[in-house]
Amino acid sequence: MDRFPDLAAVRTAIDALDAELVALLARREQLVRAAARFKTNAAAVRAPDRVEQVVARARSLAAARGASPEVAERVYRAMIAAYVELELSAAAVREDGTAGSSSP
Ligand SMILES: C=C(O[C@@H]1C=C(C(=O)O)C=C[C@H]1O)C(=O)O
Repeated sequence: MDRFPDLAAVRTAIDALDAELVALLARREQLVRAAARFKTNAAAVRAPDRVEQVVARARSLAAARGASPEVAERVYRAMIAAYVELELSAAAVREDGTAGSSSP
């Protein structure tokens, strides 16, 4: 990382990378919304076994890239928690397990 002459240059690179990252988040959100359409209750939305599988994979992929598995895990857990909230509000799913309209 000696290619950066100063902090401003590093931040310019971070901003460029964030644009890519948010584009990927937009694609991931579409997939999460697609998954939500197959779910009829809150337990299926939360899918704790799947969460552990996704987190374990993220840790492993991070390690393979020389990145911190701990950071990857924390980012993934925060991201998935946000997507679960999105699914619960977007899907016709209520916390009590009953199906319902997404409008109040
Ligand atoms: C997208 C799903 O639903 C939720 C969101 C997940 C995710 O963002 O990866 C994983 C499991 C669920 O908590 C799914 O079940 O695959």
